[in-house]
Amino acid sequence: MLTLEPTKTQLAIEVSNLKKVFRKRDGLRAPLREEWALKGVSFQVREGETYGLLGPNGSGKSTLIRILSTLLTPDGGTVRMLGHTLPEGERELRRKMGRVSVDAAFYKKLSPRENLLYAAQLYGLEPRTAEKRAMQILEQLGLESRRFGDPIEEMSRGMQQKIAIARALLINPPLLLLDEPTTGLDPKSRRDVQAFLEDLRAREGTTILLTTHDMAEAERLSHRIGFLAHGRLVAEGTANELKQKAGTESLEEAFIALTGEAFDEEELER
Ligand SMILES: Nc1ncnc2c1ncn2[C@@H]1O[C@H](COP(=O)(O)OP(=O)(O)OP(=O)(O)O)[C@@H](O)[C@H]1O
Repeated sequence: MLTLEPTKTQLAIEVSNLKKVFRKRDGLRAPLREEWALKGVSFQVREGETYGLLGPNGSGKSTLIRILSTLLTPDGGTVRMLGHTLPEGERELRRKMGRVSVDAAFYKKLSPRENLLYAAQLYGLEPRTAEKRAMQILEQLGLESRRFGDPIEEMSRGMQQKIAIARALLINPPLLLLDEPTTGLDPKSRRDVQAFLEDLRAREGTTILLTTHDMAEAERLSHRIGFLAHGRLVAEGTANELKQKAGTESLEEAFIALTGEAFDEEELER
C-alpha cells in the first residue's frame, strides 16, 4: 500500500466549498438555464501526496482542475495552494504549478523540441538546461529521440500527451495538476507515464492531483482517492478504506455502491 512520509504534514491544496455554475441555452430562443458543475466540493491534499479524483463524464473533474489551474474562476468557495490563496496568489502559483490536460495547446507545425524551447523561454529557463531536461523526460516517457524534430501535427495523440507532460515538468514544479494524463494512451505508454509519475514523486516529493477514469490507475498512483459524482465529492479515502466502507472487493464496485453511478463499458476500457 502507498504510504506517505510522516514528516510531510503540510497541506499543499485546500479546497473548501468550491462551486461553479455554467449558464447555457438549449436553443437560440430557449431561456438561460443554470448548470452547477461543482456544488460545494471540499478536500485537502498534503505535500508529497498523490490524490486521485475519480468520476464519470460530466461529474466536474475538469472544471475543478481548471479552477485550480487558474483557467476558470469559481462561483463560490475558496482555494489555497502552496500557501497562496486564489485569486490573489495566481501569478505566484502559475510559476509553481504544472498542468497537463488532453486539450494541451501547441504550435502544431513546430517540433516538440521547438515547442519545449519556446515554453522554456516563457519560464525564463536557460535553453540548454531546459532542452536537456525535456529530452531526458521524453526519453523516460518512451518517445523515440528520432521523432523530436518532426512537426507535432504528425504525431499521435499519445505522443502529444507525452510532450505536454514534458512541458509541464520543465520547471520541476512542486505541484502537478493532471487531467486524465493517460486517457487515450496505449497500454505500454500508459505504463510509461504511470512509472514516470511514481519515479518523479519518489525523487522530488511532487504533490500530484490527478483525474482519471481508470480505476487501476487511481489505485496504483494515489495515496487517497475522492469519488466525484454530479459535482459533489461523495466519498474519499485510501483505496482500501473506500472498499471497506462500501463492503466491496474492488474499487469499481465501491464507486458504484458509494455514488450510485456506474462507469460505462467504454470508459472502463480506455
Ligand atoms: N465551458 C463550459 N460551458 C458550459 N458548461 C460546461 C463547460 N465546461 C463544463 N461544463 C459542464 O459542467 C459539467 C461538468 O463538466 P466537466 O468537464 O468538469 O466534467 P468531467 O468530470 O471532467 O467530465 P469528463 O470525464 O467527460 O472529462 C458538465 O455538465 C459540462 O457540460
